[in-house]
Amino acid sequence: MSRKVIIDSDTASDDTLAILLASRFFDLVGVTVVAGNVKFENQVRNALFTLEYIGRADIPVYLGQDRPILNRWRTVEEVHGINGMGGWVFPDPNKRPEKESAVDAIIRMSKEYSGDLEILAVSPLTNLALAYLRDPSIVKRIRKVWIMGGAFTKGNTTPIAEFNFWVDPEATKIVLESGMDITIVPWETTEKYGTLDQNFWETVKGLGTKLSQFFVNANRTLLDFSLSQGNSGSVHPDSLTVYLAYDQSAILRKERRRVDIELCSESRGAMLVDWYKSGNENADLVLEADSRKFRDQVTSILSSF
Ligand SMILES: O=c1[nH]cnc2c1ncn2[C@@H]1O[C@H](CO)[C@@H](O)[C@H]1O
Repeated sequence: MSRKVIIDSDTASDDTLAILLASRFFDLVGVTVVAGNVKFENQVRNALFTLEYIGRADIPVYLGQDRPILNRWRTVEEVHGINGMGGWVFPDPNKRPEKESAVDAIIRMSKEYSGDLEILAVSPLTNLALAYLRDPSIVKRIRKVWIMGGAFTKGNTTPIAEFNFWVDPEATKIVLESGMDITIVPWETTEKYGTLDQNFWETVKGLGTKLSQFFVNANRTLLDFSLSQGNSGSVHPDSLTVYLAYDQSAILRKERRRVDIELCSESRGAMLVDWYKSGNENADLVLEADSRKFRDQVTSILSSF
């Protein structure tokens, strides 16, 4: 039986590759959209279009929270392009979002697939935190939560904070303290092991498949942005997280630690890790991953049609 998974996504650029990967690796039972990367209505449009384009219009899209619980945040069109898809002008999707809200869908599916459902949270944690506040018993029904978020020291949004944790620090704290089984793939890990370099881009441009064209169009601004930040290619935190959830043999080093988040002033959104044994560890932190396996898997999927 294949694993039942919901991907919680602020759908822009790398999120679309993450959705494609999740649709291949798992029984993807829903995409829930949450405020983050770009304008909410663009994220919804991107998610609907992606599923249609990859031939999976059967996967439902649920509208989640269109703002963080408390925070005022900013979107990052400079990273993903004006529409979150590298400025790619694509036709309006025919697919429509579901009437049921993301929070309701998460709670309902945690019952339907009790003990099996996994959440791939590659976005701010607002939807998941609110689902938990509404029904704390989801903790015992959700098998596992994979979180892309947090920076050790190299914040990508403030000097110390990573984007997903920074957008909704209160939601992050609620989820970290919920008792869910959590694995975190932090920013630095994704930057080091989830960067797809110029050689990869050349290969993918030469594939000439529908999926390779999709990848190039949706991620071209991400590539430019990542290069401008000194990376050797485009950084794919969400896709790497989905890949590691699927192939855990590609997690080469992880540590179980107490993880918390700073809610105050300049350091708001900073991930706090107790590097010593605390006795109240709440998350596995992924520190090293197999970047070759990741790249090869992405190449193979982009070759498929
Ligand atoms: O500079 C960036 N590079 C890659 N992803 C980014 C960046 N800024 C925001 N995100 C978004 O936030 C998470 C990573 O921090 C990812 O989920 C991505 O969608």
